[in-house]
Formats: sequence, structure tokens, C-alpha cells
Amino acid sequence: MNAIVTPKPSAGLLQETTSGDQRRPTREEAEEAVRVLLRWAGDDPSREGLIETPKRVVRAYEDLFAGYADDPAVYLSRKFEDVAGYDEMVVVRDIGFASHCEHHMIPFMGRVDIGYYPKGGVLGLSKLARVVDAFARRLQTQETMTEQIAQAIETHLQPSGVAVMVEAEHLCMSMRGVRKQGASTMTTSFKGRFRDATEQARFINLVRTPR
Ligand SMILES: Nc1nc2c(ncn2[C@@H]2O[C@H](COP(=O)(O)OP(=O)(O)OP(=O)(O)O)[C@@H](O)[C@H]2O)c(=O)[nH]1
Ligand SMILES: [Zn+2]
Repeated sequence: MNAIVTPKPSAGLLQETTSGDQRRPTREEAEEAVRVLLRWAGDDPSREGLIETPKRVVRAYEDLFAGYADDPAVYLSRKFEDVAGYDEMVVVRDIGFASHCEHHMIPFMGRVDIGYYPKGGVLGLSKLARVVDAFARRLQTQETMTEQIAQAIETHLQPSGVAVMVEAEHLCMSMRGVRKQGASTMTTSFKGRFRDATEQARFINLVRTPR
């Protein structure tokens, strides 16, 4: 039976591997695959409007799936310790993201709220958003992405607690299939101090506070 191997964040699916089947395709092969899909969709890849499309799609994939080559540990490795001993909850909310569901390769997008209790220093605020992007720019399920963000922060920053809440709309549910527009999916991951229900309530209260 074939094992399903989930790549480590730092490993990067895009590196060449020793297995012939898993070698990274060339750019030309990737462009040819797009031409096949264009024909599958019922169009003619040689018509003027589509002639450059395979090149554009392949370039777009380099951008949309850049997360495979991104290592979240890098963003979480630097703490600022000169913060007068601040060890209360830090929350960054409404971090916008766009990802692609691994089932249909169709976008899902929404917002991530992250809270953590610092221990021995705080993180540069932008780094939380960079961690979100590193995981979002891969093929994902919302549950996996939520858990990966929380685990990366827990492992590399080692705070006393971390909370991650994701709310997203999946276009594979609204544009096709069951076609339910506006349905949103919520997922959460609570670690350390946030396993406590009172702490979860404090986090959710802060996240929900009107601006
Ligand atoms: N749990 C989870 N499911 C997801 C996510 N993104 C898409 N899905 C679901 O993945 C499922 C795939 O189901 P399948 O029955 O294998 O595929 P399908 O026939 O295309 O399913 P439909 O979408 O119902 O038409 C669907 O129910 C999707 O809604 C996600 O992030 N998390
Ligand atoms: Zn999907």
C-alpha cells in the first residue's frame, strides 16, 4: 500500500526527489498539462486569447503555491525580549488569506485570528501573518491549515498558549457541487493555556470586540 507522505514545511514538495515518479515536472511539462486541461474544458489552446495562458497559469502557480518553499520556522525564530516583561495575551485578528482546497484545487478564502501568551519575549506582529501565508499558499484543508499554524507557533515560539481561529468560504461549495453561497466554515485550534475554556472565551471575546 502506498503511504501518504505529508511534506515537512521546510522540505518543499517542489524539490527534486530521488523517485522518478515524484520528480518536479519541467516548466514545459507543466504548460502542456494546462493545454490538456484547456482542451478538457472544451476550448482550443491554439486560439489567440489562450496562446499565452499556459505560461501565465504556470507563473501563477509559482505564486499561489509558493508556500511549499517557505519555512514558517524562520519567521518564528526571533523574539523581542525588551517588552517590560509583557506576558498577557497578544491577539492579531482578521489576517486575510486565500488558499486552495486539496480536493478540488479551487480557492477558499477568509480570515485567521491568532492569539498567544508570550513567554520570554514577543514575536514581530507581521510574522504571524507570514506564517499564515506560508501554510495558506499550499493545497490545504481548512482543518490542516488551522492545526499547522497552531503547531508551528507552539513548536518554534514556545509560548504558554496559542489559539487559532479560521473562518473561510470554500468556492468549491459555492461555485460548484452543492452550490451554497455564503456558507462559512469555522475551525479552531487551542494549545497550552488555551485548552482552558475561560481562556478560550477571553480570546473569542477579544476577537469579536468591535473596532
Ligand atoms: N473537511 C474539509 N472538507 C473540505 C474542505 N474543502 C473542501 N472540502 C470537501 O471535500 C469534500 C470532497 O468530497 P467528495 O465526495 O470526495 O468530492 P465531490 O464529489 O466533489 O463532493 P461535492 O463537493 O459534495 O460535490 C466535499 O465535501 C468538499 O466540501 C476542507 O477544507 N475541509
Ligand atoms: Zn474543494
